[in-house]
Amino acid sequence: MDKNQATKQLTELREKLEKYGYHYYVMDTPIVPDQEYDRLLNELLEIEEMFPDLVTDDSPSVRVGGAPLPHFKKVAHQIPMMSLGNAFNEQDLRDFDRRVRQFAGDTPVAYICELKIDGLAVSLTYEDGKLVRGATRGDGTTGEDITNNLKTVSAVPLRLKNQVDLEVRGEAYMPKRSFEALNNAKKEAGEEPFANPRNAAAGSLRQLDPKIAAKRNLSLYVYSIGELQGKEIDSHYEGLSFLKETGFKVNTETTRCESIEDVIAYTETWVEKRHDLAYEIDGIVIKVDSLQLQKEMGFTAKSPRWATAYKFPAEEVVTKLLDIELNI
Ligand SMILES: CC(C)(CNC(=O)c1ccc(Oc2ccccc2)cc1)c1ccc2c(N)nc(N)nc2n1
Repeated sequence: MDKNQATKQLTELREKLEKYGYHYYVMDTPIVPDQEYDRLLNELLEIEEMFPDLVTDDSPSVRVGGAPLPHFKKVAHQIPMMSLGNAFNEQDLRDFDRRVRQFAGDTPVAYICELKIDGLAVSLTYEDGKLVRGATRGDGTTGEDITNNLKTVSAVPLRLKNQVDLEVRGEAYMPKRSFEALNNAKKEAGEEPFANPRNAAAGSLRQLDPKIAAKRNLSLYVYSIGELQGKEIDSHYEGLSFLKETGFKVNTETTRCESIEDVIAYTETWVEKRHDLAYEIDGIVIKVDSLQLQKEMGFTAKSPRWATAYKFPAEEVVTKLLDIELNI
């Protein structure tokens, strides 16, 4: 194979792998068997090995991870990654609703309810639709550059469908199945297992060697636009729809609620239903949908006044002990 044939073959392989990867990892609906994806990826890796100067930094081959870093660079978030105030019961939710309506006056109020994924908050920056930086939240103002690790997360698009400049926030997480498999492997190897999927995801993304993150089967849901050039968005829900159209994984359980009654009903549904999910959640995030009202409500020192996190009550310790003793 000469260089021209290699270039042509690589372009074809990249397009196929990007399309198959999107359906498998972002839409959770594979359109080819895993073996076919792996065969194409191996073909791409072989050609890139023969023609190293044809490798691009948005090639699917970055999914397997490159060389380890000596350390992580610190990065400043242009827009701070804020934290959320908490609500622990129905009364807290009603108090939140009352505060929102005091600000809203006659403006109708709608909320967006989102599952609060128990993972690691990250920021992704795209220039001209290409992923240029991935970072941890850190203290909200300064995080760590983990771009190479996040590029191994298959739900993270390396190139967007449209050439926008965009910074987006989301939660990187480890699915429950992957967590169990990883901990079994760790126990087999006599290593300390992770306490929970959140620690496993954080531990994986803070490895200097991206080949480790690449093996951890991490995923990611986006939940907020930080910076967006060249598009007007009026509501949070519209922002999430835009992110979905642009190629990001947006949680399908996200729901618009017209009243706090509906929000309370949604939280009650998920107290139990969360055990059926493929990933862990530690609550429900409730946000005012109107960006105008968000702007009017503004922020406290570290959290928006227009959002809150309803935290699930701690699970019965008895159940936990039974699990351990009877190894249910
Ligand atoms: C709401 C927000 C706090 C994100 N929003 C921001 O971080 C944010 C930051 C600056 C903003 O505006 C500013 C711009 C410039 C200066 C100061 C503020 C607006 C939103 C948040 C935090 C954690 C979340 C989580 N774990 N799960 C889900 N599902 N949603 C979440 N949403």
